[in-house]
Amino acid sequence: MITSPPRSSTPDSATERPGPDGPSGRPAHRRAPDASPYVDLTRAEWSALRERTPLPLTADEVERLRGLGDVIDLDEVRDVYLPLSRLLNLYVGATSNLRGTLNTFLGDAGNGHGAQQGTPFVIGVAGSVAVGKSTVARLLQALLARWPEHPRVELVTTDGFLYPMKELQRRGLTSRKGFPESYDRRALTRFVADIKAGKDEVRAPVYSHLIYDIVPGEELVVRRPDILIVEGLNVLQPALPGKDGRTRVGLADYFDFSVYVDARPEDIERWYLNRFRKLRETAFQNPFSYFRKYTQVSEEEALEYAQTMWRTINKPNLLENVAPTRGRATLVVRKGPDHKVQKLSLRKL
Ligand SMILES: Nc1ncnc2c1ncn2[C@@H]1O[C@H](COP(=O)(O)OP(=O)(O)O)[C@@H](O)[C@H]1O
Ligand SMILES: CC(C)(COP(=O)(O)O)[C@@H](O)C(=O)NCCC(=O)O
Repeated sequence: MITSPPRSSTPDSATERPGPDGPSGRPAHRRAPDASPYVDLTRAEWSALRERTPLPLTADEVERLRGLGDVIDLDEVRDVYLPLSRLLNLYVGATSNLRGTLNTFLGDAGNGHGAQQGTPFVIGVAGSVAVGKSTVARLLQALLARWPEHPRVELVTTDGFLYPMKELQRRGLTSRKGFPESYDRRALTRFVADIKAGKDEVRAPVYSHLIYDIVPGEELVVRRPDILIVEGLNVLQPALPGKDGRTRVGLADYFDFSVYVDARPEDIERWYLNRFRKLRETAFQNPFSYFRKYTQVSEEEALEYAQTMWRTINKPNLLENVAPTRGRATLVVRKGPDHKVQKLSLRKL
């Protein structure tokens, strides 16, 4: 049960560059509740919205989907991700009905002009490095696939569209990995456009955290999913203007729904450093790991390096590029210092 009416957030906090407190984080005297495109819900209010949606995952399954350092248990899935799975199921149905209406309107004019049945529903998942986007995306994939209306859910991470290391070197972008310009944005947008257009088979390059580069010759093949989840730092970035100054179609224009995973930069930094410490004891031990050198030095030295990576690459990217896109998301999921979701802002207009 919702115990108090959900609050609206200020309109400008959602459309301007958002401050560190999220869409509702403006001083009270500037609030204009009714005009806001967002409704703010506490975790308890949101959790009540799952209604009778059954919990289809076991604790073991959740454990397997959980990223290193992330804290997600069955309570978190029940309270936060089941209501989201229910909302998305409603969105998929409503979007499909709307497309049917549009096809009827277009009639013959739509034939051969893109009006079609079975267009996949596309969800974007955005947020900082180390905020836990991949766990959110994997959980959504597992939960959404349990609905009989849309069992085929594919997940794609945008790292496959990073330029290979050689190309980053050529462009002078090795210290800008994860910044918008380090991706082949045109290829990424084309990839999602092709899936949305209903192509039978669409291929993407594959990135490996182990070698810190694109894997030569490896490909991800996506075949007509019911739902496509696109997860990555920059998925909500607006399109670059064309050379003629005209607006182009960008990746986010293909999204039917988007989630921004939000947290305080200080918390994310701590999660990033803790994860680096854990990776040093696990994945970095692999002889092929690009980061193996950090297993050969003291933990203090390794963490100094991680701190530099955070301060010079990931934090500036978060502040300059990623966080400003938060106000474009359909849903902002705000995590507290312990990774647990504390509040949610859902776009209502
Ligand atoms: N250097 C690395 N070696 C191995 N795995 C990594 C490395 N860096 C990140 N990962 C893993 O890659 C995934 C994506 O990480 P990241 O892009 O930071 O997004 P997020 O933490 O928001 O999911 C996570 O599961 C993380 O544990
Ligand atoms: C691969 C990434 C650029 C993010 O990928 P994406 O969100 O596009 O899937 C990022 O996780 C990363 O490795 N950044 C480089 C700096 C660092 O290792 O912290």
